[in-house]
Amino acid sequence: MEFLDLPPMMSAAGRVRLPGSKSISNRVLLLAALSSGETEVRDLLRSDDTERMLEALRALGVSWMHDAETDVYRVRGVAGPFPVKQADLFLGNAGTAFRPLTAALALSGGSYRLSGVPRMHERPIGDLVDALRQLGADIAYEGNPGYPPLQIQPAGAGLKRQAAVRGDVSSQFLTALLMAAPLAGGEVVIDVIGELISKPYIEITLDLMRRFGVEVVREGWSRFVVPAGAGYRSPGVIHVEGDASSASYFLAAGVLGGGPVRVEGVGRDSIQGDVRFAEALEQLGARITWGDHWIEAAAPADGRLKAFDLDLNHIPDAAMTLAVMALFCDGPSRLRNIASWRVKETDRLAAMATELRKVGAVVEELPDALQIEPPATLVSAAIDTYDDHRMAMCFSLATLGGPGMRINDPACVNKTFPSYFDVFRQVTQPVPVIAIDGPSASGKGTVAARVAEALGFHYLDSGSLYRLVALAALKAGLAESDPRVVDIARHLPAAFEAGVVRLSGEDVTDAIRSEACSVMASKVAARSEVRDALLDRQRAYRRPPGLVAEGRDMGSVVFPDAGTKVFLTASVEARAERRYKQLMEKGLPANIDSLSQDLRERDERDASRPVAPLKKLPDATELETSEMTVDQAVSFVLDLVGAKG
Ligand SMILES: Nc1ncnc2c1ncn2[C@@H]1O[C@H](COP(=O)(O)OP(=O)(O)OP(=O)(O)O)[C@@H](O)[C@H]1O
Ligand SMILES: Nc1ccn([C@H]2C[C@H](O)[C@@H](COP(=O)(O)O)O2)c(=O)n1
Repeated sequence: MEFLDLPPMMSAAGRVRLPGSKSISNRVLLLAALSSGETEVRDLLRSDDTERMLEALRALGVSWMHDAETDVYRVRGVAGPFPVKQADLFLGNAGTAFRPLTAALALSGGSYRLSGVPRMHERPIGDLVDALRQLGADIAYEGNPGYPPLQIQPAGAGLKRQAAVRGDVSSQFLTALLMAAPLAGGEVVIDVIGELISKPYIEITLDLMRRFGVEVVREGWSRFVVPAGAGYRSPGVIHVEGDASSASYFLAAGVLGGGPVRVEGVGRDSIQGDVRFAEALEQLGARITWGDHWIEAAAPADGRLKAFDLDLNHIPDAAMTLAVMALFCDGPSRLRNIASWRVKETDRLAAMATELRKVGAVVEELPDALQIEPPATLVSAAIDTYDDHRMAMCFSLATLGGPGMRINDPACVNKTFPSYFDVFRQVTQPVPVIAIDGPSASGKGTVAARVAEALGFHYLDSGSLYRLVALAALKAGLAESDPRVVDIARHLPAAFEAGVVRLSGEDVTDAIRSEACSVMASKVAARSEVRDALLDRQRAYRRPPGLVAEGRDMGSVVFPDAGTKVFLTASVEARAERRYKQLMEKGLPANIDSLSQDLRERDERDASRPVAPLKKLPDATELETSEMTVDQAVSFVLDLVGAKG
């Protein structure tokens, strides 16, 4: 499976130009297709969901063209039902294409088949089909009753004028009926059974229908009347607003990462309900500023994010972002009235609960709510995304002030925001890493520790981890190739406290420096399974305010995104001399010739092994220290860090 490793993030600030709203894009495309006249659509979202809609419209006889230079779409409307009367449409997992097209095709007098990916065939559509049948539509289920795929045939004699639809499962059913209603050729009355959920999405539908010339008469939220003679007319040019649900990730990043982060494309004047996510953020203590077409978010003034208990029925998509923000709140939070999550791209209530638990939260999953207790410290995890773009985008936020996260199947963001992770990287600043690699006894440990002290950063001596594995293996009488060495690496009972290294509580600071241990360390380090077993442990050292890490593969494998990479080296003679002095100072016996010989052999082993060999990387700065003092080497690295800003 493909995955993306996101490093821990220090902060977030900047501006984001949002992609077009998915909800508005697919509604506008359908309305433009059913209109008389040509519509110029600006800022349309380009994503899997809109691709499915565009493909379907073309198959149904609607001509449209895209001007790559201006990124403008021109849709030539068919002024009524679709002209193509027979089609087999594959709509992927695009609910915003599937539901409205079902309704429009049911009233178009043709024979159509609509199908999607397996998950789409698990998403209920029975309430919409029931309502369309009341209008006289002929729709059959190809598989399980109540679920796609669907077979549509021309309606029998005369369409009826009244239908009732459930409003408490998905507001998309009502949206689909409303948008298709003008095709019925007379007044259509739609009654809503039960409490209508996600009302802001219906407001978007009514607003857009109005712009295309159809005024729906609304009686509260329970009856909608589409008048006789209603027909769509192109407004000429229409701009798609930025996606307010996508805005939620960046506003949250501004709050969690200090901010300010400004999103451009939605603001005070937005027709999308999800802009009210910013109001929810205010209740958590965030600082929010509104413009007509932008919103800006920053961390609470006192740095404390308040726990919350909110009814989020009106912002079901953006509410997922709040679920991840609950990890950073000052107590348990509750997200209520979100049962609709169960019938989205995945069962989002179950998926969210499972993944939040992976990062350490205590989560209670209720039929229509989540109770989330944040952990004292977030745990790094591999997040499964369930082919759900929002799962992937939400969990990127867990890296802000937390550890790094692995996002499995990151391409699922293509559904609505193909460039999401690039944009996320542009507004976030990772915890800085200074990677110092080099051969044995070159002085990298001494220099790295001094640089870390000067900057107030954490320090990782990765070699000591391999040395500890080696010592544990030697104590257990294992050969370097023994499979149990990998288990030792996985569960290494090591601790580092104030210059003392412990293995299962025993002080082994000097023992891991013995020649026997050094030789064994270089042998176990050549095994890829041992290296894999130690990888996460090394990455966990990356915590604010920063890390200086030294070893052989800090810049190449463990922290390839390190902002500063140094290849610290010295001649074999200089290194043998340094090691000789070190041993003498400790009162240990040493012979300069055998030290030189040993260093040459280890250099050869470390540099020639197939996995993570020691080498100077093209993006590393070489520091030749044979003729340098420690102070000079430390100053060089500090200057380099300073120069990189
Ligand atoms: N210019 C220099 N830069 C760094 N260390 C130096 C320098 N000159 C002398 N030394 C000394 O070299 C000795 C070896 O350094 P150190 O143990 O830090 O090396 P190392 O590369 O981390 O070794 P190993 O890979 O075995 O852990 C130390 O006693 C250090 O003080
Ligand atoms: N990132 C690392 C660090 C160390 N090793 C190997 C190389 C050495 O033979 C051994 C001990 O390291 P030292 O304490 O001398 O830095 O561990 C490695 O392969 N990768």
